[in-house]
Amino acid sequence: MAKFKRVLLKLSGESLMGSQEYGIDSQRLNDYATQIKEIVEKGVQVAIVIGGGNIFRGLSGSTQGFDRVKGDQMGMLATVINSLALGSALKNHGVSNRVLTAIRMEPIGEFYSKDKAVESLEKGEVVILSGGTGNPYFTTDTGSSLRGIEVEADVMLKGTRVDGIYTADPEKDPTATKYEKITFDEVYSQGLKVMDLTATAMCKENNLPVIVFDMDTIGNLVKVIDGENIGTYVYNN
Ligand SMILES: Nc1ncnc2c1ncn2[C@@H]1O[C@H](COP(=O)(O)OP(=O)(O)O)[C@@H](O)[C@H]1O
Ligand SMILES: O=c1ccn([C@@H]2O[C@H](COP(=O)(O)OP(=O)(O)O)[C@@H](O)[C@H]2O)c(=O)[nH]1
Repeated sequence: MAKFKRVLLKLSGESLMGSQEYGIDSQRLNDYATQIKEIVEKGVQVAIVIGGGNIFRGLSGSTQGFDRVKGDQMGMLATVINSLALGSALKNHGVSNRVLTAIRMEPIGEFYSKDKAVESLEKGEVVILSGGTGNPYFTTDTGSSLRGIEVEADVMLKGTRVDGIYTADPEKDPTATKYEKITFDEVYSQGLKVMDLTATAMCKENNLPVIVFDMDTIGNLVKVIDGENIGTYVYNN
């Protein structure tokens, strides 16, 4: 029995590279589609936001001489590319879905509105919300918190390549230990970097709990949906 009725699933663009240096790994894409199909079949309403770091990041673009705003716009377009790839993989797996864009670009996708997103969710369609927030200086984590709050998701599931929030970045500090749960205030006061501060503040202020979990291990998404404690639960105290 699914623990949640409606979820906002954030997928990392970087994870989509799989073992490649750049771009989209078709095996990883199919693994994502299979896992998403499994939770849709359990009756969960699924909204997805996917990052763009496998293709372009605005901030690193600015170190290569791009204007920050242009770089961020390139990053947002990268999230649209990933969204189209995921939508098409889901379709191949028989999962009906709709890609909405935060920036007008019909016919690539329809312009986002809460009403359109909720209408799709209520029909049992997966809705992929692309283009981040549509604004520079934001991230897809913030895009996910914003959309999660707007569509009134029960939880934001941050699927990433680490299996939760640690006392320090586990990719840099092997002695770091994992939290089973932690409050938004603790994430902030301890300066934990797993999600950016804007996204953390939005989730806290609007009471949207977050579960950070390892999405690259097949089977984890359904475990999270079934309420297994495999990641880190972030909540308001
Ligand atoms: N305290 C922490 N606990 C867990 N992960 C952390 C922490 N600090 C930094 N990280 C890093 O955060 C990253 C996860 O964020 P994610 O948003 O998936 O990456 P990106 O969006 O940049 O692709 C991991 O790669 C991990 O190394
Ligand atoms: O609302 C948004 C969301 C994303 N971006 C840009 O898109 C890039 C890719 O998104 P992100 O890095 O968040 O993706 P991820 O790290 O999850 O792969 C970011 O670096 C930003 O340049 C943006 O400008 N506004």
